[in-house]
Amino acid sequence: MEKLMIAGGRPLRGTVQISGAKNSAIALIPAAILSETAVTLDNLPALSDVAIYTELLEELGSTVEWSGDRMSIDVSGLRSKPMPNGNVKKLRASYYLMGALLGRFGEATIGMPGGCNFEPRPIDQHIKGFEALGAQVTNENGALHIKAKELRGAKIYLDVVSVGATINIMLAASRAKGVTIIENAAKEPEIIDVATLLNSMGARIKGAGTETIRIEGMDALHGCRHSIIPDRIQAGTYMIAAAATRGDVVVDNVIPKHLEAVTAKLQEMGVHIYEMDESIRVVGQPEYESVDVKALVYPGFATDLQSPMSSLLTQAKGVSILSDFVYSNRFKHVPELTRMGANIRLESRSAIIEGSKLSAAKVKATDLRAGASLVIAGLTVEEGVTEVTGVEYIDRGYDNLVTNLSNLGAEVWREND
Ligand SMILES: CC(=O)N[C@H]1[C@@H](OP(=O)(O)OP(=O)(O)OC[C@H]2O[C@@H](n3ccc(=O)[nH]c3=O)[C@H](O)[C@@H]2O)O[C@H](CO)[C@@H](O)[C@@H]1O
Ligand SMILES: C=C(OP(=O)(O)O)C(=O)O
Repeated sequence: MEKLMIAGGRPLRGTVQISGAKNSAIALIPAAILSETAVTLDNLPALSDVAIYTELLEELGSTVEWSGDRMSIDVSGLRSKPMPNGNVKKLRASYYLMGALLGRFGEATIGMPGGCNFEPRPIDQHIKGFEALGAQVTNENGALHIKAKELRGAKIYLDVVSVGATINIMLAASRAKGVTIIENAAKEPEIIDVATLLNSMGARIKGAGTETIRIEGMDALHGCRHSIIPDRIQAGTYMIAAAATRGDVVVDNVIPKHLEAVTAKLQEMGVHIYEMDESIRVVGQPEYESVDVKALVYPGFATDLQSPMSSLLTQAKGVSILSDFVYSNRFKHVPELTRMGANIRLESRSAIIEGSKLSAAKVKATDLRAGASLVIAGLTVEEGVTEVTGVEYIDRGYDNLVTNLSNLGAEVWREND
């Protein structure tokens, strides 16, 4: 196991290039299962989740070829094979194998997903969707067995707005007979990205990005080439890190519209932001105002940026209240930030953060964004070296983190723990 070492106190300066979005990539790769011919994906991020998904597709009999950040998936040898354990337990998005294999083969046996378990993350809405499409779902020793004689389109109202359930239902429904309508669908940009790929594969999906999605099922889908959207969560993390270190950073290769909630919140704190067509320049300031932040479903402030934002709010004057309305207990980073001198109290689904100077400490990342939050905190510390263990979580979502931060002038390196 490795740990990240951070000698902070240096303002980040320069340009950082943002890679493709993790949460798109790990839905688009399994979406290829629905195709009869090869699918090529461009702009893939070099993340451990992507590497694990590559292995999962190979275990199912596909051949994957890489060229730089391009992946070609030959699905001719693909079959539906039970996957109760192993790689499926290593990431959250293995649940997309359920919808994709169900759509293509009418059957899937997949172990319950892993990923960042900062609190219980049920998948009842995915199951409700599969059942509405005509599948029978049974739990076999911790793995879900999902089987349908024939998938039929249906009207599905999601009880909670769920990114995963929306995409999983879209995947299965794109090969069902007839029309499926998802109501109360999630609107995240990654959902539009998946619908765009599926439509390029010959599906007929309308309304992705709104709360009502209409999917006309097709007998067969075909291969295509698709470029993945930029990772708005990585981009937001670098924006927050630039502000926290009072730096001056151009975050390049982004879709500024996807970052409006974080841009607005940083501006409210007093950070100077300049938006260009495909980049955002963040200029930090000596002092920040405290603000209240509510993590919500898109287009609200992303829950995945809530923990990184906590670290920035320790740098503001006065008391900020940061509440998470998606995951009420996503605060595993807070005890670690407290170890670094942060003044944070937890109340219900909120962190009450009073501005304070942080100091170097040995801290532990227990999930991906908690890790990002600790890295940002470490970057603000003026003396000493902060040690962050649990780097394997950070590697799930940030490619080339050490190189990117070093290019921006940070003193960051990896060591064996
Ligand atoms: C691989 C991926 O894309 N991960 C993202 C995805 O996770 P994921 O898709 O798993 O998250 P969801 O959007 O499904 O979860 C949103 C809320 O709905 C609840 N819920 C969800 C499904 C369900 O069947 N029942 C249920 O109660 C969850 O507990 C949570 O409170 O969206 C989250 C919310 O933006 C992000 O934090 C994750 O980075
Ligand atoms: C929670 C996250 O990922 P996952 O859903 O893949 O665990 C995340 O990206 O912050």
